Amino acid sequence: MIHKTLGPIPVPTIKRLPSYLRVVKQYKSEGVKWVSATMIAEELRLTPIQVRKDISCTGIEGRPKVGFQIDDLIDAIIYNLGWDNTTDAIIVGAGHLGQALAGYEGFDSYGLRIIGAFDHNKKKVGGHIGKVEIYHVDTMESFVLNNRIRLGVIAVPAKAAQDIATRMADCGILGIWNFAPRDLKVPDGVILQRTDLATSFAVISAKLRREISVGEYYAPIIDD
Ligand SMILES: NC(=O)c1ccc[n+]([C@@H]2O[C@H](COP(=O)([O-])OP(=O)(O)OC[C@H]3O[C@@H](n4cnc5c(N)ncnc54)[C@H](O)[C@@H]3O)[C@@H](O)[C@H]2O)c1
Repeated sequence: MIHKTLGPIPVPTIKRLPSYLRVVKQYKSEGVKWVSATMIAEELRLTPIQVRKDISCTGIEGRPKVGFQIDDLIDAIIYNLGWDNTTDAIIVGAGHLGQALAGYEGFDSYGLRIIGAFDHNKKKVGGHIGKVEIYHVDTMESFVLNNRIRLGVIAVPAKAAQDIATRMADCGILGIWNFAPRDLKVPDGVILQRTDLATSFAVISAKLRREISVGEYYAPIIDD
């Protein structure tokens, strides 16, 4: 199937697509062949208009009354998320977080495969996180070049993160997923994504406060 994406896809749409995929795969496992925007919207408590708009960004066309052919919709979402092409990645920092990420085999189903971990702690070098070997960080550049790695994950302490990001960019890494709590500078053309669990916690904490407080006023929270 040839996918035609109609234009730029907004980031909020990209963030919703994995939930659509989960719901649609669930329908498929129940033997459903056609799925409508309304069916997805009901599961996720979104509006059908929103879902239809998001799905239209993937380039797939639905049929009036019946919706989308389920396999085509699954393919279109996976294609647009780039999950149809396994991306080999490295991770730098084989500490608590690095080990959790490198050891998580579930990334495979998103097309992400961490094939090497790097650390400067000689006691860790030569060890393994599951199937992933830990190498000395001095060998990162040659590993990246030899294995044509395009994605690097940063899980070192904040003070070491900029140096690692610069080194990653210098040896050809094009996407950096940064977990360190530091705003990093990277050259134009390198995609930088920071993930911070504290941000997610802030949302649940603020919602919880509103849920449990009686008699105090808090401005409402609006989901985007
Ligand atoms: N984004 C999030 O939600 C989130 C959650 C937890 C931790 N973190 C961040 O992730 C990072 C790692 O946290 P952790 O708990 O795993 O720490 P940790 O101390 O357990 O692990 C850090 C690892 O990095 C290695 N390291 C340090 N400097 C290095 C360098 N220059 N080159 C190569 N390796 C180096 C250390 O030897 C260690 O193995 C920290 O920046 C932390 O703030 C982020």
